[in-house]
Amino acid sequence: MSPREQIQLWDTAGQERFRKSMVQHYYRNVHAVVFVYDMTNIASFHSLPSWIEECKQHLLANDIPRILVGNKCDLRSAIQVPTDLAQKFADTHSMPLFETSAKNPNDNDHVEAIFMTLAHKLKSHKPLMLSQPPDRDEIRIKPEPKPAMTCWC
Ligand SMILES: Nc1nc2c(ncn2[C@@H]2O[C@H](COP(=O)(O)OP(=O)(O)OP(=O)(O)O)[C@@H](O)[C@H]2O)c(=O)[nH]1
Repeated sequence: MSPREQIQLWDTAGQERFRKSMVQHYYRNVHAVVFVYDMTNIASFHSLPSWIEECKQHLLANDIPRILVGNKCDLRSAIQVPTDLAQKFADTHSMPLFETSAKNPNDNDHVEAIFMTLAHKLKSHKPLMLSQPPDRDEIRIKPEPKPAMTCWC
């Protein structure tokens, strides 16, 4: 039986006053990124390139799993970001696109399914451990004396 996997999620604050103090913490040892835009707010879609750029600036590897999520698809009459536009953007940046509603679980892709996809991507992804120097107070775990197989996921 495969061991349980644990995913830790960091929701980056949209507000600048929080971002200034928090931003360094967000990018430490990141193994995957979920870019979320508001389907009813074209400005949130247009800000995606700057988020992608920010990830680059913080030296996140280009090949770590990244997915694009359009939220609030339940607000059909207020949609400003058409699916084909978002899909083109996702294709350009080699990301899968999901459209969902955090509010209405019956709408489109379920949030759980999105994170399951991400978990599968992470499992099949090559190791990214120690992309940054370890913290001084980090606990080091001694390896098993005779490992049968190394698993990084
Ligand atoms: N209709 C609808 N409303 C949503 C959905 N997701 C979030 N909301 C609403 O949108 C508002 C903002 O939600 P937040 O979760 O605070 O958004 P946020 O992006 O985390 O905001 P920041 O704190 O600025 O990062 C709230 O009133 C939510 O109830 C959705 O899928 N559908």
